[in-house]
Amino acid sequence: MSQKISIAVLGASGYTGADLVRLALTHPDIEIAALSANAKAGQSMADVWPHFAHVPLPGLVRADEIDWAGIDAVFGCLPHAASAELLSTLVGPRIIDLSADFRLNSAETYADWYGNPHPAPELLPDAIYGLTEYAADMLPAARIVACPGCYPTAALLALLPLLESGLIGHERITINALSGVSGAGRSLKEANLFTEVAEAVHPYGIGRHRHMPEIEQELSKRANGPVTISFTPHLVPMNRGELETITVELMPGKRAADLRAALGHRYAAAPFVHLLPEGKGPSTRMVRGSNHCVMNVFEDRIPGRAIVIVAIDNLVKGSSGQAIQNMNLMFGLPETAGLLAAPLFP
Ligand SMILES: NC(=O)C1=CN([C@@H]2O[C@H](COP(=O)(O)OP(=O)(O)OC[C@H]3O[C@@H](n4cnc5c(N)ncnc54)[C@H](OP(=O)(O)O)[C@@H]3O)[C@@H](O)[C@H]2O)C=CC1
Ligand SMILES: CC(=O)N[C@@H](CCC(=O)OP(=O)(O)O)C(=O)O
Repeated sequence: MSQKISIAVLGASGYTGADLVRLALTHPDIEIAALSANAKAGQSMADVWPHFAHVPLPGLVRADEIDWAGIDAVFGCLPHAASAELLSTLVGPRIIDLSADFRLNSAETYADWYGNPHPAPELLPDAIYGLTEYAADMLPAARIVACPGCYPTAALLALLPLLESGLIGHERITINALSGVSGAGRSLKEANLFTEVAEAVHPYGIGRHRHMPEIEQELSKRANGPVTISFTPHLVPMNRGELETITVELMPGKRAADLRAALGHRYAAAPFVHLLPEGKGPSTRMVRGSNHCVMNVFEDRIPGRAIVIVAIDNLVKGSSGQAIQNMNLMFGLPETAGLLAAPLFP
C-alpha cells in the first residue's frame, strides 16, 4: 500500500478502544487520525492511559469535533445504542463497529434483548457479521461491519465447523463461559471492584444473556435449521481472557476424533485459529494479548457426548484484534497485517 489507511477510534478512553490503539500503533498501514471520548474528551491519551504516557497520539475529542475529511475507516468502540446513534450520522468512512448494534438481523430481537429500540434499523440490511474466518468474501465490499461479541466469537469458531459438517446435534449444546473483568468495560460498577471480583468466580446473566440470540442466529444460519444453546457466563478474577467449555451431543456413529478432524480441516489455513495437539487443554495464557484462538476436543465419559474447549483474549480476537483483521480484508491488506505479535507470558 502506498498510502496509509487513516482511522478514527471512537471510545479510545475505553478498554477496546485502547487495545485498538495499541495494535494500530504497530500496524504498518494504519495512521491514527482521531480519537474520541465522552466524559474524558479534552484529556490526552497519556492522562487517561498510563501505558501510553510516552506515546505520541492525538488528543481525545468529542466525536462531533472530528473532521471526517480524509478518514477512511472508523472503529466504533462505544456502548450499544450510543454506537449506532453516532455511526449512523457518518457519511464517508467505512464503519467497523465493536458494539452489538449491527450484529442482530432483526430490530425487534435487538429491542427485546437490549431493552431499547434500535437507533438505526434502516442500516441493518447493510451490515455484515464480521466473524472474519467466515466473512472473508464479504469484507472487501462491506460498508458496515459488525464485529461479533467476545463470547460469540469463541463459541462460533468452535461450533460452526461441527454443525456445518453435521457432526453434532442442533440441541443440548451447553456453553460454560469464563471471562476476565475487562470484558465488562472500564466504567465504574460496584460488581467490578477488586474486592467484589477477587478470590471468587461469579456466574451472571444466568438463563438470559444478550449473547444467546447472537450465537443462535449465526449457528442457525449455517446449520441448515434452528440451533438452540444453553449459555452461562462467569466473571473470573483476571484482567483479560476468555475460555468456553462446550458440551455437545454427537450424531450417531460419530466420535470426538471426527470433531477434531473437522476443526483441523476447517482451520488448516487460518492464521489465527489453532487446533491443539490431541489431549492438550486450551488455556487463556496461550493467547493473552494476541489475536490467536486455541481449541481442542475431548471424549466425554458419557457416551454420545464430547467436550470442546476454546480460548481467546476478549480484547483482541474477541474485539479489537478481530476488528483490525476485518479492516485488513476490507482494504485489501494481508489478513495478518499488524496482528502477528506473539501472546504475552507470563
Ligand atoms: N470489553 C470487551 O471485552 C468487549 C467489548 N465489546 C463492546 O465494545 C464496546 C466498547 O466496550 P469497552 O471498550 O469495554 O467499553 P468501555 O466502557 O471501556 O469504554 C466505552 C467508551 O465509550 C465512550 N462513551 C461512553 N458513553 C458514550 C456516549 N454516550 N457517547 C460517546 N461515547 C461514549 C467512553 O468515553 P468516556 O471514557 O469519556 O466515558 C469510552 O471511551 C461496547 O459496545 C462493548 O459491548 C465487544 C467485545 C468485547
Ligand atoms: C465480563 C462481561 O461483562 N462481559 C460482557 C460481554 C462483553 C461483550 O462482548 O459485549 P458486547 O456484546 O456488548 O459487545 C457481558 O457479559 O456483558
